[in-house]
Amino acid sequence: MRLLVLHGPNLNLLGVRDGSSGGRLEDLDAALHARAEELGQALTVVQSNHEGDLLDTLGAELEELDGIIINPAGLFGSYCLKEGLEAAGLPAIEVLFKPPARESVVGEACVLQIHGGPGFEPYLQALETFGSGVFTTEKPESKKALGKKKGSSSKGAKVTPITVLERAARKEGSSETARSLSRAAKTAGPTKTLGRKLAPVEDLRAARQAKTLGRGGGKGLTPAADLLTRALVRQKISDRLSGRLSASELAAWARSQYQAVQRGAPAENGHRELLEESLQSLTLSNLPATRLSDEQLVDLLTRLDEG
Ligand SMILES: O=C1C[C@@](O)(C(=O)O)C[C@@H](O)[C@@H]1O
Repeated sequence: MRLLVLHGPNLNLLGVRDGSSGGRLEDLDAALHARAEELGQALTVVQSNHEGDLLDTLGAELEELDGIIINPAGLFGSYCLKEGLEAAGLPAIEVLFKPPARESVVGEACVLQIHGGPGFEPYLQALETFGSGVFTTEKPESKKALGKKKGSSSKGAKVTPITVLERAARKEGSSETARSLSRAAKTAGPTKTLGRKLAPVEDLRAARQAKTLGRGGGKGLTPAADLLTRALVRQKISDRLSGRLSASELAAWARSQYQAVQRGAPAENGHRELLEESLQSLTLSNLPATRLSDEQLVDLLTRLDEG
């Protein structure tokens, strides 16, 4: 898997300016390369203080990529970056050390947002999320390149390519990812969110995920079969109501999904909370005290449809 990491403006001052993020940019890049190596990912890392350079780099690297990790920094409100990411048609994860003061526009083009957490965790969680295989990319025959061709100069940009070999086990509860991954993380540390704000990650995504990763018309992208969505939960409930699943099978499925989400598995953007609650109810739905009647299952179906 080949990933592009884009560091936005002023991140060259990481650790110099505030000293609170666990190190400087070179330390972050070293940590990224090390984790990528463990995960078997090839990484290209670019920092630029120029919006156009970030876009040109994206366009130049596009042909080779399977995914993008971007910290837009002060450019989180950039519609240009948002459109560039959408045009890329690749899964992108937005990482920020701290949740932005306002909604991130760039995050709207991302399948996941990971905001906050100690040290470099947002970035490392993003690598691990890609490494989990949750995003499956099928390369189209040819992809429209944006901006300059690879190899052309990129003013103000620094490029560091590396290649790696192997995957590492995902570290549990380590960071604060955007919304999705997050509620559990609130007690244990960082928060993960799918979608926007996450602590990050989620909402827009819901709509996006179904199409998903659907940016750019879903070019060559296949949502992972195990991505937790409202549609998936609805399907399972329908299977239960029609007798294709037993009560205990539904409860067991819900339990495994709930545990996965608590460990940080991505969920449909903007609906993490509803999904977690639904899974909790379903997990308990075959116990005498908390059994869900068919009518209550239908109510849940409706909530998931409306939510
Ligand atoms: O440089 C940074 C760090 C930052 O990008 C973050 O990751 O939290 C947020 C930006 O607003 C700020 O300019």
